[in-house]
Amino acid sequence: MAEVTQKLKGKVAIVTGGASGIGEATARLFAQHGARAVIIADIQDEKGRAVAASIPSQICSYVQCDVSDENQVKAMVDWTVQKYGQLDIMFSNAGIVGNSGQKVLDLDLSQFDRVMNVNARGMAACVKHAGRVMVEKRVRGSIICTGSIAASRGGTWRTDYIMSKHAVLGLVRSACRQLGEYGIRVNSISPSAVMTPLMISAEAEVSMKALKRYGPQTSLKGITLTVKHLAEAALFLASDDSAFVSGLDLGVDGGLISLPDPMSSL
Ligand SMILES: NC(=O)c1ccc[n+]([C@@H]2O[C@H](COP(=O)([O-])OP(=O)(O)OC[C@H]3O[C@@H](n4cnc5c(N)ncnc54)[C@H](O)[C@@H]3O)[C@@H](O)[C@H]2O)c1
Repeated sequence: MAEVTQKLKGKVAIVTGGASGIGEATARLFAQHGARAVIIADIQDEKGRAVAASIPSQICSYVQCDVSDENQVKAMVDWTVQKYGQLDIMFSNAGIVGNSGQKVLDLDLSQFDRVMNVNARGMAACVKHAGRVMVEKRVRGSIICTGSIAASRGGTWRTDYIMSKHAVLGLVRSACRQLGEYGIRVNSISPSAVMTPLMISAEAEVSMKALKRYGPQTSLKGITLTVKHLAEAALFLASDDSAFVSGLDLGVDGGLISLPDPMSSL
């Protein structure tokens, strides 16, 4: 087996939403790249524990944490710092997609609150508490949030999800300016559609339609987006390979964002 370059040697990383999909792939890649500790923070206890157990146990732990509850986020970050002395990387990735309906004229505001609580409020809590301990411990850390191509364009559906992902970009751009003076970098990755439980779950039919529609519409042919591509983008932003990169929304979408909106007729 070819030797893997250890891009995160000695680093301590939190991955929210690490029990599944993009977060799981990223937690595994961070561990392969020499992270001293990877903390999977999620609400799916069984899956989270299983993923942590499948990565060498001295490296990976599972912590139950609902990111929409600020106290739980603070407790999870504090636990990490108590156990490992510092936090170098926060991959704030946990998210939900909500109902596909959610058009402006029929917006169900309790569904709206549910999506915003996880995707926008939860993201803000993770950036806040990661930023605070990095500042306190004088760590020139890296904070990465998961956005979406939905962060950069309007849509004919999922208004709340689209709004929540626009909020992620606002958070990243503001945090980048405010935390830069401490040497902390803040960036996001924005995937197009990738096959994960989030995409397959709630409304499978609509999600499959989106996946089929996105694929051929990318500029880049002969390749399909996988969670590995996203983990590699997160690794780039977490490591010193991106030492002078901050405030970037790194699209991992095969050039889709520069094309006409493929979702407009769904
Ligand atoms: N899959 C896609 O096509 C796609 C496209 C663009 C953006 N994204 C974004 O990628 C991120 C990861 O999604 P995924 O596709 O890997 O889906 P996924 O469902 O496989 O993973 C999401 C994880 O987040 C966890 N989670 C949900 N609510 C939580 C909460 N309140 N607190 C803590 N953890 C919580 C889930 O338990 C799950 O393990 C999300 O932010 C999503 O919006 C996904």
